[in-house]
Amino acid sequence: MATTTLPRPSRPSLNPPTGPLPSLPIPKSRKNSVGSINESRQGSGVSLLPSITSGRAVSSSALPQRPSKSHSNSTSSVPTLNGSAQDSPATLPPGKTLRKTISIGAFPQPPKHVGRATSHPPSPLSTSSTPAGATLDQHFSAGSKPIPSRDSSIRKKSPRVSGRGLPTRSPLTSPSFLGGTGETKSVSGNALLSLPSPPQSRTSSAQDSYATSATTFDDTGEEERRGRADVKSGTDRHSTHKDGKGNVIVSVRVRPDAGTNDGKQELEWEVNAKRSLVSYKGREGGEYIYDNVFDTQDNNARVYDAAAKRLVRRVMEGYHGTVFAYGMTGTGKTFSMQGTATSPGVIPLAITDIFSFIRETPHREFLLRVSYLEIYNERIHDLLSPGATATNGQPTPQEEIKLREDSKRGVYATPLKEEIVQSPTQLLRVIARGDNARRVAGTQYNARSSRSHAVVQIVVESRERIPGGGTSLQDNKRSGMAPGGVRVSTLSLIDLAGSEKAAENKERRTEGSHINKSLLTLGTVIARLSSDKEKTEKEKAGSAKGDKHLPYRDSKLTRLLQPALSGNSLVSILCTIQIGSTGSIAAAHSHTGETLNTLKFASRAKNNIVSHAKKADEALGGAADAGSRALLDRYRVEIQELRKQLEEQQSKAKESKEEEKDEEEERAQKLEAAHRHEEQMLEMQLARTALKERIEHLNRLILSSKSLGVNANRSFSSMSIQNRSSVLSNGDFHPVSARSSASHATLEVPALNRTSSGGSAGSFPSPPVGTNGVIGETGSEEDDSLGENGDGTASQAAQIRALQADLADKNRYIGTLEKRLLQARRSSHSRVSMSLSQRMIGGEEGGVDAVIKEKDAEIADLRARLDDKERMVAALRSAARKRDVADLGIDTSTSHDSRRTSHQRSDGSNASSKFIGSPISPVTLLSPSSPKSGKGVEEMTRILDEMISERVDGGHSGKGSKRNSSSLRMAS
Ligand SMILES: Nc1ncnc2c1ncn2[C@@H]1O[C@H](COP(=O)(O)OP(=O)(O)OP(=O)(O)O)[C@@H](O)[C@H]1O
Repeated sequence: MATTTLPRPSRPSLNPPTGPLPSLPIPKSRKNSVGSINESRQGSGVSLLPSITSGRAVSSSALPQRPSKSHSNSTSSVPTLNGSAQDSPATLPPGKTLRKTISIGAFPQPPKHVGRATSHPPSPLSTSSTPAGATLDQHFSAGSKPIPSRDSSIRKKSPRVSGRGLPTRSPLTSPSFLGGTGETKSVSGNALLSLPSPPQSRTSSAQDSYATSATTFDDTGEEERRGRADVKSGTDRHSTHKDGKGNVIVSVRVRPDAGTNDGKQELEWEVNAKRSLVSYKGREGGEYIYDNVFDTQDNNARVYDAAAKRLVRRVMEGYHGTVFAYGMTGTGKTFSMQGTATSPGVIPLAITDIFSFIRETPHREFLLRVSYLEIYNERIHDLLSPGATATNGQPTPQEEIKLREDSKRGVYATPLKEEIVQSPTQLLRVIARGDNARRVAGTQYNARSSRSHAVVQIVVESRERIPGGGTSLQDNKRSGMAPGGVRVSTLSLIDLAGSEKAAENKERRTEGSHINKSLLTLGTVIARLSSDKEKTEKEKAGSAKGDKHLPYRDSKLTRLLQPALSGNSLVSILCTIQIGSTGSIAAAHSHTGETLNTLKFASRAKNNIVSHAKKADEALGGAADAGSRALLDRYRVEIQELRKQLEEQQSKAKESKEEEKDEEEERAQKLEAAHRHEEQMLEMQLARTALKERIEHLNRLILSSKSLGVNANRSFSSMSIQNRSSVLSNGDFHPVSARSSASHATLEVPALNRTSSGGSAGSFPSPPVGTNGVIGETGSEEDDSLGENGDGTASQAAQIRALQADLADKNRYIGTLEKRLLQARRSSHSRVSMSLSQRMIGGEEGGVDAVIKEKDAEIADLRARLDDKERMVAALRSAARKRDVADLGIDTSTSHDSRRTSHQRSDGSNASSKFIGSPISPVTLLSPSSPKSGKGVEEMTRILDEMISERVDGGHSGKGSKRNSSSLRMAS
């Protein structure tokens, strides 16, 4: 039915192609799946040495290494990836192959035979091999618009004018790149972007990116640059541009041919790049007008600028975009997508523009992820995962990658490796790695034929940058701005495998079968899109799903392209053709048929694909969503969490440090307190000892003073006579100054004869003391002690001597005390200085003086006490003296009795021990004889006792002090 509307082919399309096959292009150096390209190379006689000056130099990485010479303004260097394969092919690692540079004019002639395998799936481009035996045109006829025949008026039949043939999208229904609204703005020329590309965007590229003026968007200078001023057909041209630069761009690129031998073929075709027109004058011919037509003179940069640049920039703004190259094998799809070192293709130029855009958009931040897959024999392979890299020419097995679909992501492959990239070089390297892993083989049409569909997918995440660069929640609060959501868009760059005739090689045949089948499905889907469109409109009322009949699932390729084809994406299709007829007429015929089919495919795509692509929403709160794909958001949340953790750790560390410091201080304080306590204890001990000694001494003094004088009965104290050796032959006793057996060993009792010997107090030798503590026998003392009276009664002179001796004794005792005090002070000083130095270290300045003063006060106090005692002793002494003077006329008989009593006592075996055990109270001894003088002594003794007890009770509460106190009381 609709076939009648189709342009009639010049020859029956059912006939197998008999003309020459397309010229065999130069061998590619990519990895061969099976078929060795060496044969092809040998056959083609291609030089292995690359030539920079001529047409093609595609390394295995297919990435440029130097600026294209064809770019008039190319200035910056092109990054070298994976080494300079061209410059040093000999240094290539084993297993790597090299894409050679060869003059296009030197392309080898294609083989004379054509495909013969009848079982081979039909080439979707072939008009003679549809599965049902019908032509593709017939197959598509139901849905496709008729392509105007050459005989009909193009202007009339062109869908742009008449709505049939090659229709142009209605400006009102087709969203455009302008704003994603579906409207094509009436902007003259090519200035269709509402957001114009910044001038020289390419030259401002980041380091290692391409910088070619050829890709710099310049709407006004476009025509001049091309040198093709559109004069006569300018209206058509402009109308084409206005209508064509929508969300779907279809371009046709004509590959230069090596030879133009067939004059007839040349005449049959007309390629008018200026008018974006391809015209075939033969049978089934017609004029085909597209958004862009690139002739053999146009280079890759020109192709990119016109066909992909706007789309790439729109992707950066938040739209999904898909660029794919479609065409017969060997017509230049890979050449257009990857390019060469001297002429980078769509992929490297897009990468350059992506990074230029990022740099030119400071108010947003971006994150880029890239994946690279191939569909080979209807299986998906990850070209970036390590397993994809062939080791011995064969790829290692991978986990099966499946296609899934969800409402947010659309159709996606999983598990698929995604790499985050930060620079153009990094991104180019990743893609070069994928290129190396892609399956390539030599065929009869292309020495390096891609045996798979390759899909590079670049996911662009972007988000409004927060002023001030802060990323924390606090920063956001401070700036008063909520952090923007993350926008995720995807750029898919697809190099399809070329449709081909059946090959002789079985493996090539299998590959070709899968390739053709998937391309056929693609053609079917696109052909049905128009009917779907109409149907959708019809079914709108019934809300039936319009696209359910579309066979997207018939191949992995269409399934993967589903979001783009169903309108969610901006689309740019680059169809490559070769119209030259190098070789036989059969080959030319074959070319023509394939070329016409490609042109028809392009027309249908242009006509049928409706894109209602919208800018992706900025997903807010995606970070909290576990399924969120926006890494940018996830990273932001992670950064916030890490910062929080860091802050917590820092504050914890600070707290523990402070605690440690506090503990240290506490420990130091405790230590100091312990030192102080110890010091105080020592001081108290010393003071106690001193007091104790003092008490003992005073006790002795008291006793001694009694012993020196006579008792109330004018008798000598038993103390004086305890030593039997001092008993005189006549039974009398010498008055002897003695001391208590309890007295301290350091207290020495001065000898009574010291005055006579003229020794000074303090330097007197100690009297001989027996082991029992009693005074030893001394002959001279005995003599002296007999006294002047010779009756055992002490004369006054003797008493004075005794008192003097006692005084000397006391002086010595004082000296001893002073020595002790000095020692105590020294040791105390050393402790104090230790404590002081610690305090000084501890920063307690000003404490030293206080401590010294304190200690001085203590010493002064002790001295004062000593003075008190001395005064008391002196008072006691004078009182004793007075008493003695008063007692001069005492009755001797009493003395005798008393003496006897004393004698009896001392004579007794226990006398001495009794005395020692219970000393006679001085009060008892003194009081009866002279009430007056006794009263004075008594008074003194009492005062003394009180003072001592006061000191003892007030100063000390220890056991020792109690003991001293009790002994004192006993003495009292
Ligand atoms: N525009 C062009 N200018 C110069 N050489 C070109 C051009 N287009 C293609 N070629 C050359 O033609 C040969 C085949 O090109 P290419 O490999 O890109 O074809 P293809 O369409 O990818 O083929 P296949 O589908 O088999 O992979 C290559 O040597 C390439 O250099």
